[in-house]
Amino acid sequence: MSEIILSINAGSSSLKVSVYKSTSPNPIQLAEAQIDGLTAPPAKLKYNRGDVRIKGEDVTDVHDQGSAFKDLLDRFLNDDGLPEVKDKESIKFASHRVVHGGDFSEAQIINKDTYGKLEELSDLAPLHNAAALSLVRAIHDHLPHATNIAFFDSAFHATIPKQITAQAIDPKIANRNKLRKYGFHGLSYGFIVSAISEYLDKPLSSLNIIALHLGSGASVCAVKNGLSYDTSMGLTPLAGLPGATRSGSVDPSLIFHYTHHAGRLSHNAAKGMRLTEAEEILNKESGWKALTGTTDFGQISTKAAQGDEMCKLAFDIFVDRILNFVAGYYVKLGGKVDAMVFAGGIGEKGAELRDAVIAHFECLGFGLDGEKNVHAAEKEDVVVDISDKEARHKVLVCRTDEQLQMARGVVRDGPRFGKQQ
Ligand SMILES: Nc1ncnc2c1ncn2[C@@H]1O[C@H](COP(=O)(O)OP(=O)(O)O)[C@@H](O)[C@H]1O
Ligand SMILES: CC(=O)OP(=O)(O)O
Ligand SMILES: [Mg+2]
Repeated sequence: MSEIILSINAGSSSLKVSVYKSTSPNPIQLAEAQIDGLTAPPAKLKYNRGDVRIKGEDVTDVHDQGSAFKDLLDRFLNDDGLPEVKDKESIKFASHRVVHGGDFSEAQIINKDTYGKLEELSDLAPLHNAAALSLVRAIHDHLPHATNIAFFDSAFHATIPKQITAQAIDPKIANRNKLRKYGFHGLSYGFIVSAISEYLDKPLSSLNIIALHLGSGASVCAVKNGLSYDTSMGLTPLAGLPGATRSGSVDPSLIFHYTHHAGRLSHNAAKGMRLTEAEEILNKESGWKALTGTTDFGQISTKAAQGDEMCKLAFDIFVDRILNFVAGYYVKLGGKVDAMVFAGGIGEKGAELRDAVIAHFECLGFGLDGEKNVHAAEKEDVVVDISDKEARHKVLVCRTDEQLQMARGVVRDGPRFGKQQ
């Protein structure tokens, strides 16, 4: 029996919510809505349902994930062209992207017990988990009939070998406090590996790719035989590449020279969260925002090309850090790389960034078709090939879809979540 799924993705700068009918094996999308720019107001709405397409409309009274969710839910309920969601009772499942899932390696129904465990992990994903849990509470209040299911970004990386997840610190403390690499953007990487395997007509079990999810938060993942082998984020989503408001990896000593109050608890932390000044500075007051004053990487790329000094520096830092990971992963995969894949807001739309990155990898047999690169974002296809046809390795752009990945999970594991057949 087909039921309605609301798939909710609380990113660090956006809220994306899609509505699906739970048809098997592939859920059918009925509508998708997105409010982005939560860190660069005014927030902007995107709404697609059938022929109705709203793009880039300013939304007022939206300042965080909670108010953005209320706005989008009201739009679905009041949309006459969406009779499947005529009242709150019609929504049977709410799937939530929860960035940090700790040791959970598969999706979980959210009950009191799991909610408590996820709350404990909030400190380890300060820009994400608390927001996702606030949406779980909102569903509980507004849609009490719906089953809440948590899908974890970290779960995809459960296959990373020990020598890569382990840290060179006292193992007793590492074990007790669960200090290791977890990795994130896993829903996106899960979507990407299925899409690329289908596109290249190559079984997942032999697929090797280097995937870059570049959004407000950015990471790289080495996929070996279809499974995560390494990724650039770590214990928290702060490690690895810089992002909209994040520094990415820095020398851990740097923070003690930046402020004398690194260990003090921050006053700005969300209710119930323990966040130090150090974490506040490196997660929320750094990255593109600190360097250029904006979190919009599209704007940064344009201004960099026009010669703006700080935008050029931000752009060049991003390219430099990306090179470190991609080059390392190329070696870890023994050079057997089916494709380098760009995804996420910047990966999908940032032609200038792709061009600058790939220019450095010509020495390894990657190359771009300039025209295809510039026009990639105009295509509706899930995967677009932008490689130079003479190049040894492929470069692909993948329109990733974390919401669809969750809806597929609800359909696939339906009986476990109480879904009627
Ligand atoms: N034309 C563009 N070129 C480069 N980056 C862009 C462009 N348009 C949007 N972006 C960037 O995409 C990022 C948002 O990516 P997204 O993956 O949707 O974010 P989130 O992490 O919130 O899920 C923002 O930093 C935005 O600046
Ligand atoms: C994990 C993470 O950083 O996610 P996002 O890019 O959506 O903020
Ligand atoms: Mg995202």
